[in-house]
Amino acid sequence: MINELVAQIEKKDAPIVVGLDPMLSYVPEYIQKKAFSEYGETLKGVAEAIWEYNKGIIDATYDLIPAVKPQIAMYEQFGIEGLIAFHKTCAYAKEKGLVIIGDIKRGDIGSTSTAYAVGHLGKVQVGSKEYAGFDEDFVTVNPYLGTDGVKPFVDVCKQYNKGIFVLVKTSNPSSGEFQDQLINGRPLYELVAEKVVEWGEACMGDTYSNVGCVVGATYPEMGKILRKLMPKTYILVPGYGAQGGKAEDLVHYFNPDGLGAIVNSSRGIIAAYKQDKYASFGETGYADASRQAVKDMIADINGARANR
Ligand SMILES: O=C(O)c1cc(=O)[nH]c(=O)n1[C@@H]1O[C@H](COP(=O)(O)O)[C@@H](O)[C@H]1O
Repeated sequence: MINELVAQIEKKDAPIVVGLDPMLSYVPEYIQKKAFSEYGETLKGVAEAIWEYNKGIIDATYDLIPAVKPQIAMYEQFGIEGLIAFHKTCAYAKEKGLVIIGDIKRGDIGSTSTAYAVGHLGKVQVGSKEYAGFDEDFVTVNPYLGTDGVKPFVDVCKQYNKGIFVLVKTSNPSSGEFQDQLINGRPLYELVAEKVVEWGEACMGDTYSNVGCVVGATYPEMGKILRKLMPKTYILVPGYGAQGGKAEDLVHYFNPDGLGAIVNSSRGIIAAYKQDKYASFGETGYADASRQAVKDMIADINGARANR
């Protein structure tokens, strides 16, 4: 699957991913009204509103971008109806040719990780038939439980040609509390990075591994070191935009081949129409505002990539 992601990034010349992290407060009034008039002010109504909103953003941006990253928590908060919207969003984006990075941040004891991996990346056997649950292309994985919590994901990736992004250094303010702890003089995130390389060797694509990692845009010095420690690992980079990460901070997340990193923006794209810069699009132009924000982000990131 990493080969497909790299091919899409190259074809569209866009090392970016749009995070589909819908909050009801981002959904324009007219979409909410329509959904509520049909389904009432219910969880089903919210899920319908979110789905319509996502569809508008996908329709307006799919030709420019290689991938989307729906964050499952934003859907789970609305219960089963939210999960249906998550599933519909993934299926629709896939129909539009996009790579789906399911941001699920899972990881557990081996048997439970297997169930997560099968449900999100693989297929379940029911009688003589096989069914895909959520059918994403990549998922994010939390490595806190160690190798036996990650290996089931790698096994399912090998079986179904899928991929994962393992958390190495996260973008949030408290990420150093555990991740920066020194063990025999080395920060924990470097030890995790070495494991990511080891797990990835079993699951290589042509140039990069199907086992990628996550390194936040908000820690550029660490990103520079981690890039060198994991030359064949694709880095998913959240934290650009709303969390303060800037394109110039990301220069060293790319390899000399201009590949190796894919930068996420969620709120900065999907709620672009709420920013002063894109306010002229108005509520009804929310999807066009997202399209313009995607174009601006691509130019910004490609500028940094050219400077590496
Ligand atoms: O795995 C992630 O995507 C992730 C890891 C991380 O370290 N930091 C981080 O922000 N994320 C996710 O990336 C997205 C960032 O959203 P924005 O800050 O709105 O662009 C959210 O879906 C987060 O859950």
